[in-house]
Amino acid sequence: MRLTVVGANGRMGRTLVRLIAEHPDLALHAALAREGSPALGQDAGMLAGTGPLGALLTADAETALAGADGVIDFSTPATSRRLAELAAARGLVHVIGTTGFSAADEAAIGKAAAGARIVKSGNMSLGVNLLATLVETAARALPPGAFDIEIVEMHHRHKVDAPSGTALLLGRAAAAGREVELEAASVRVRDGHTGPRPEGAIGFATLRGGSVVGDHQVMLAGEGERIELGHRAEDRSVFARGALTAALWAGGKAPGLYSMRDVLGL
Ligand SMILES: NC(=O)C1=CN([C@@H]2O[C@H](COP(=O)(O)OP(=O)(O)OC[C@H]3O[C@@H](n4cnc5c(N)ncnc54)[C@H](OP(=O)(O)O)[C@@H]3O)[C@@H](O)[C@H]2O)C=CC1
Ligand SMILES: O=C(O)C1=N[C@H](C(=O)O)C[C@H](O)C1
Repeated sequence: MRLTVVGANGRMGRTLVRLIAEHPDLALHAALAREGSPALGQDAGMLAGTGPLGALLTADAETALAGADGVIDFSTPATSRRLAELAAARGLVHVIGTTGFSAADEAAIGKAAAGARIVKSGNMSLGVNLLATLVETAARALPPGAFDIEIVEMHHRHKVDAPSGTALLLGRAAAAGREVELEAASVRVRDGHTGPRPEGAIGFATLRGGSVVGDHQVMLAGEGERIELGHRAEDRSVFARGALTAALWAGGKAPGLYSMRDVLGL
């Protein structure tokens, strides 16, 4: 399968280029970077530390997609939204790991899934997607009046969106377990005299600092006891491996919008 990597000079992009180069069933087709990026023209393999792979970073999306089977995209919301439209026009696989989408972006990507085979998830790791099923089960079993759900995440100092895509994915799993809409139940910020905690709220807290790859903890806090379910990513390759598994899986699917839980059968 020939894959174009979007944001090939980014933290995830470089990890993906390295893992594609090592994969027996995958080839790096092209490497896309931002217009004006100082990395344009450089070999993606050299940036990823594999040695030259013959894919020079380009900002020309049309050329980078021509002849590709799929696109692996950990970039920015605006970039992923545009790429989804281009992938739809070509019937490509589009694996979207980008986070921080607006409701309008989500709607545009949903529309693009009429033509593209899109796998989109705030977290591509096996561990987090299994955690989501555990959170859903726990939230279903524990009454909202007796157990409060709080989600805490910590990431590196460069992360630009909050709460993280994973925190929102876990919040959605908790909301599904309780059969409520996350948007109606979530408390994303607390500051000043907030008053007591609303019953049934799903709370979020965000920490940023240093080089933390991605820590998530879901607390179910009751009277006199607390259940804590969590995940720590120690290396970005857990996300990259999941994304490549998703690309291969989606190659055999009809156009549509799929999640990592679909890919993993969870
Ligand atoms: N779902 C998951 O499992 C995971 C999701 N993520 C998400 O992936 C995204 C990227 O994360 P990360 O790699 O750490 O971030 P980086 O900032 O390191 O990488 C993003 C890359 O995208 C590039 N880019 C920006 N605009 C364009 C464009 N128009 N065309 C092509 N490339 C572009 C950036 O270039 P430049 O630097 O020149 O601006 C940069 O190289 C984030 O949204 C993050 O939350 C991250 C890890 C796991
Ligand atoms: O920006 C990151 O680094 C990460 N982003 C994703 C998120 O927003 O949850 C996944 C992972 O935690 C790393």
